[in-house]
Amino acid sequence: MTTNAELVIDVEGLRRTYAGGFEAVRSVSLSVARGELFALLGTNGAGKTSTLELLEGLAAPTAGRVRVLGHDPYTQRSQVRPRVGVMLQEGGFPSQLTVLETARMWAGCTSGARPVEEALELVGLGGRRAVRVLQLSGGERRRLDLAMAVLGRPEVLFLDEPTTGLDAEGRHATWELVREMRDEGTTVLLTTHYLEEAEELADRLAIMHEGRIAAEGRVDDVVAAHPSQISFELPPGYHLGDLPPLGTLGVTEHHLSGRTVKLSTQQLQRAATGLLVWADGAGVELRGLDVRSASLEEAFLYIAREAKESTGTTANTTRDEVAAR
Ligand SMILES: Nc1ncnc2c1ncn2[C@@H]1O[C@H](COP(=O)(O)OP(=O)(O)OP(=O)(O)O)[C@@H](O)[C@H]1O
Repeated sequence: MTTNAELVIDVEGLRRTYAGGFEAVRSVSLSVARGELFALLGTNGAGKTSTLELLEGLAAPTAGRVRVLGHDPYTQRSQVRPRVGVMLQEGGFPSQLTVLETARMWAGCTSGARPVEEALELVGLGGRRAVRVLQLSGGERRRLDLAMAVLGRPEVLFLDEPTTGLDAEGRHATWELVREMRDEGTTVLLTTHYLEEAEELADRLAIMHEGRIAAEGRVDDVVAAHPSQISFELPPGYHLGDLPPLGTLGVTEHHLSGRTVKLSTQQLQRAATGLLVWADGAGVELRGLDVRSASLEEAFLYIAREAKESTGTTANTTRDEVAAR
């Protein structure tokens, strides 16, 4: 990591309790260095937007400390806001204005704004200048939101689900723009449900669950910390106990759902080889065999399931107790 002097976003022990007592953010700490792109992932309702709004200075935290560019974004808003670009989950532009009128209005409130035509071109809306916001598609509105967020050439960019509703081309174009901004030195914090987006863009990421950060680090490190998966159908007439001892194959967890066996392991080659050698020797076919090395998606699902289990909610998978060895 970097020295404290380079931290553009610095958050410690952040809590947010809504009126009514629900605690949506439960002691979140994170930091983002200048020029870094940080992705905040999480299950629905994990607290990503609630956290982001505190960093954007839209609300005061119940407890904890937020610094953006060295200032408190809520109490020192006037010092932070002009240097920050924000794309909310839902933009709220007047529906009767055209795209160009909206951009001009926004430019009027933005210090150091780039030419509005340039901002519209950046997001592929150059040809839609004269169209009313009302008549834009959902994806085009998302692009307009992004154009307004980058209008002031911000030092810090907060993007809340920037590509939701975009087609594949729009998503790739957005990634390109975000990458360019990062390469020019902009610090970016984005939330997303698209794991591919985080893998493509993020220098580091955090996965939130129920208000807390359940995992954090570089993409490769988060993935490497989680097991690979093997699944297959138990051959007819065979039971879990007929397989080689799972512990000796390096299997750390196993589930049986109907006849489908799912194994987790940090030693994929050893486990897969052991199973195949056994199947060959027994003269059986492992139908539906699927061998999957760890991926961000697997890591995400694993973390969500672990976190659910640790908070006492039921896991989706049926745990098989038969072959615990
Ligand atoms: N104004 C509010 N009052 C009470 N509870 C709220 C309020 N806003 C959000 N919440 C609750 O806080 C929790 C976190 O919501 P938040 O929108 O931050 O999650 P999220 O991770 O962004 O979710 P999603 O991925 O679904 O957008 C949810 O349980 C939500 O219902």
